[in-house]
Order: sequence, then structure tokens, then C-alpha cells
Amino acid sequence: MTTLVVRGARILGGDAADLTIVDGTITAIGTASAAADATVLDADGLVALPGLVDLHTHLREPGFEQAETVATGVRAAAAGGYAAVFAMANTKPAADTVAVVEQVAELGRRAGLAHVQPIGAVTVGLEGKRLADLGMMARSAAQVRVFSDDGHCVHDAQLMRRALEYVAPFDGVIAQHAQEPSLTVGAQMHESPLAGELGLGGWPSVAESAIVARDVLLAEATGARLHVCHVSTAETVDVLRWAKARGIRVTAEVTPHHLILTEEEVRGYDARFKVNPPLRAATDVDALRAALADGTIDVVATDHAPHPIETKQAAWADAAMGMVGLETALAVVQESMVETGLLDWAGVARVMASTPAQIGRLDGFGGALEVGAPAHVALVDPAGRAPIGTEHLHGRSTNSPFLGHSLPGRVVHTIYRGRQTVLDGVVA
Ligand SMILES: NC(=O)N[C@@H](CC(=O)O)C(=O)O
Repeated sequence: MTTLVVRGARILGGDAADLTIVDGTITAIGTASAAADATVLDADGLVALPGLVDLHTHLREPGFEQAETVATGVRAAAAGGYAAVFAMANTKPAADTVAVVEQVAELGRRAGLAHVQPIGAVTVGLEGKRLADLGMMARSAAQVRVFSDDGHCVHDAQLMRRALEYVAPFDGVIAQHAQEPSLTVGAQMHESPLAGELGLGGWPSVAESAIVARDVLLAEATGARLHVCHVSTAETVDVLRWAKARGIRVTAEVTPHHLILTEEEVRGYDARFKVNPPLRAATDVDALRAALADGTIDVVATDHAPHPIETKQAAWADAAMGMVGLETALAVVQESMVETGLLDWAGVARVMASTPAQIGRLDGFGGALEVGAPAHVALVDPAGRAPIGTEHLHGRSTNSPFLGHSLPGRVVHTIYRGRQTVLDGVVA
């Protein structure tokens, strides 16, 4: 029997209490009388959150191990306070078969620092032409419930409709990368006067919102669950508000980078700021923050997208798209949402742990820190403001837009299944 006593943590930012954890389960909350053989972890002044859950992580294995592996990716996850991540299907081969989703799940079990929940591809090879065998992946040992072609839009309406119809009976969800391809040919950044000034092809907001408008109507017509990946524009927020008011079963995510960075970062042509969907205008950032605060957007998801740094040292138009985000997500949410009064720590737990787990139908994660609950805990120092350096990045890639930026909040300890996966910022 292993006993861990976490002393003096502020549960969801509230009153301080001790957490007693025995064999991976929270057995007491209050003043602990530590048994002689207990490990005691000083959490005085730290905020205790449920271990975070990320609905949108690119772990890159199999096929792109030079960017990240499952083993390196879960190190980044633990460092960021995560207990579970949903691994996107744009691997090589794509996660469009039972073999690949079960391989990813097994790699996660071996890595051991966080739960890895595979996402299945919607279409074979993410090509948008033929449905993958969604039912087989759902019935597999990986128990896939989230399906996505992220990186690519399921553009064909008939395929999207059939995918929604197919997953409804087993309560699956289609997570759409909303990008109308015919409107984003050659797109390099947000379509705006700045794009003209910088001479870069524009990615118009309507290319996202038009797909979301179509998809919410398909979700209504099929009664199935739709999840909208990386919402980036005010127009999409308006569509979501309308759809939710009609009772359509749609959920949505926003990334940390879209909550705090704007297209102005593109001025220096530093490709660390190149991402799909692109960084938008300040008005979009404001709309996204308000939507996350009022529940129109349900969760924060990192879209952790590792790329070898040399793919970011190319000219803007040739550079890879994407940013790592697991390690800095909580700090960005603290800065953009908590310090602005838009969310309290209970709200942070909702949008970064309980609701992502609920959308992904992942039992045993994201639940309240209460007696009897599995012991997945993130312990955060809200006053831990520091400039982000590569020493804060624990995955294989360092393509973070926040390097050199000062961010608040530091994940001091992470506990996963009762085990300390991060201690004083050091990943086990
Ligand atoms: N978000 C990104 O900019 N990149 C993602 C895929 C994608 O959504 O384009 C990646 O897998 O690198």
C-alpha cells in the first residue's frame, strides 16, 4: 500500500486542505495525520486542480517520431498538469484502423505518465473520400469515441452526414477541422489588411464559419454529436451560439494560443506563429474569451503540434504549421481568463478537465477532487510567473510561440493514478 499526503493545497483555489491518497485513490480530504510510511508532499499555497484532460494533442507516433513520440509527448503532458490526452489521427499510417489505434493506446500504457486515448480518423488516410471503419475502432480495445481528420476538413457533406449517423448509436462524436478548402488555397495567415501589407495569402474567417454552419445543421438533422476543433473566429462563435440555442448537440474547443495571440505576431515572419487555423484579430480573441467564459465554447484544447525546429526556420510560406502547447496551456489560461476575471479556478477545472473528459466519454478522468475519486491532480503555483525557456518544454520539439514570453502560473507537481509524475517541475 502506498500513501501520499498532499499538504495544504487550495482545492480549486478555495480553502487549504490535505489530500490523502492511497494506492491511486483519494481517501481523505481535510487535516491528514500522515501514517509513518506516507510520502508527504508540501503543497502550501498551491492550487489543486483535477489532472487536466486535452481533447486535441498531436503525438506524431507512428510515422513522425522526429517531431514527437508518445513517450516524449506524455512528458510534455505531465509537465503541463495533464493526466490524459486524446491523440489525433494524422500519424503515418493514419489512425484509421484498429491496428493503429490499439498501437497508440499500447504506446501510451508503456509511456505511463498520462493516459493516451486514441482518436480515430473519420476517413481512410484522412483523404475525405471513404469512411474509415469507425465501428471497428469503437469496438476495439482502444474504445475510440472521438473521430477526427484534424489537419484536414471532412469536406464532403454526404460523408460528414454518414459519419455523424454512424457514430450516434455508440455515442461517438465527430471532431471537425472546419476549413473550406476552396476558400483557403494558398492561405498563409488571417485574411485581413495586414495580410495584404505582409504579402501573405489570406485564410478568411468565413472558411471556418461556413463549414461550422453546415455541420451544425447536419448534426441537427442526424441527432448526432458534433465537436468543433480549434474555434478561431467571432463568426464561428455566433454560429455556435445560434446552434446551442436550438438545442443542437454541438461542443467546441478553443486553443490557448487563440486566446492570447493575434495576427500581429506574424509581422516578424517568425514561423513559430504559423498555425492552422491562423492567429486572428484582437476582436476575435475577445469573442473567443467571452465565449469560453459563457459556455458557448466548452473547453480549452491545446492542439499541441510539435514540429522539428528546422521546419520552422524556413521561409514563412514553406514553414510547417503548428505550435506545441501542453506545457504552457494552463499558464496561458490563467493569464487570459483567470487574471481577467473571466474564469475562476473551478471554471478552469471545468474547461480543462471535467468537460473535455465528458465530451470524450473518458471515464475516470476530470472528476471532482473528492473522496473515492481517482488521484489525478495538478498542483499549480499561481504566482510562479517566469519567462518561458526551452527548459520548460519537455517534449521532443520546441516550436512554442511563448519562448521568451513571461507567463504566470507554474505546474509544480502533477499526480497521475496516485503517482508523482512531476515533482517541483521535474518530470519523472
Ligand atoms: N494546427 C496546426 O497548425 N497543425 C496541425 C494540423 C492542422 O490542424 O493543420 C499539425 O498536426 O501539425
